[in-house]
Amino acid sequence: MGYIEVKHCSKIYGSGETEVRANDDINFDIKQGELTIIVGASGAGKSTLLNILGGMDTPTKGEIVVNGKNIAVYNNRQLTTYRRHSVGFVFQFYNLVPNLTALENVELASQIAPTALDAQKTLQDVGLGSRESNFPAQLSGGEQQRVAIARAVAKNPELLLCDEPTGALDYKTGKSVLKLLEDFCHDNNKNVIIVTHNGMIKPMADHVIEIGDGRVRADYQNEQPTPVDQIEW
Ligand SMILES: Nc1ncnc2c1ncn2[C@@H]1O[C@H](COP(=O)(O)OP(=O)(O)OP(=O)(O)O)[C@@H](O)[C@H]1O
Repeated sequence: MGYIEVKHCSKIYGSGETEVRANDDINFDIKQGELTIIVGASGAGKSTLLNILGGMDTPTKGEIVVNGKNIAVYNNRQLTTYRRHSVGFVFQFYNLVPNLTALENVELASQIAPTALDAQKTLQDVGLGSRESNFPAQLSGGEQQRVAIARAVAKNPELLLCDEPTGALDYKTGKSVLKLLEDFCHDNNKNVIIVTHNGMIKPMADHVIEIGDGRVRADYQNEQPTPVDQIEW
């Protein structure tokens, strides 16, 4: 049994002539502890799928079984609890609270999760211990993304969902951010899902799911993933 089992997941927007099948009968399983990369072109349906996995949206049809529970039938209150306790999010544009310091941003997340890690220590682990009193505007893009990762990781979630986490970063900074995500996954046996249009990073994944036009086009394991610091693109 997978940690995540997506069964016949469809998300349909609109109806009749304006109908858009953002996800169209998607099926896959993800095992505990996998670093999964979901890759596809713009408009393929990646963000829709990630939002459904994170309990921020619900599918029109299908089952989303996470750790044995079908979150597709959850009501709003159950989805809120699921998001708070089980999921960490990392977005392309960091989404930090601008008038809170780096440490306060991390504490914000750790305060709502029952098994949270120490916020200060988590910030140190992403290399930003000395910047805890800085506000987001005083940090570079890469540093802000590190704070966002610390914020997500400090919740100690079972599932870390990352939507184009390096989309706004330069090559070198993006690579170091991917290294943090890789380490979080493999050092803690956690589930990390990275959504990206950058197919060049597929070798770092344990599991690759390629999406096109709302459907799964390929689904395979890398028997020997390449550490991201050894990949050039
Ligand atoms: N709220 C919505 N209403 C109508 N159509 C939507 C809505 N959200 C997404 N779509 C459509 O669903 C399809 C998939 O969108 P989605 O954002 O999931 O793709 P994506 O692969 O994440 O793309 P990108 O890489 O550009 O973010 C697109 O055609 C999009 O226009």
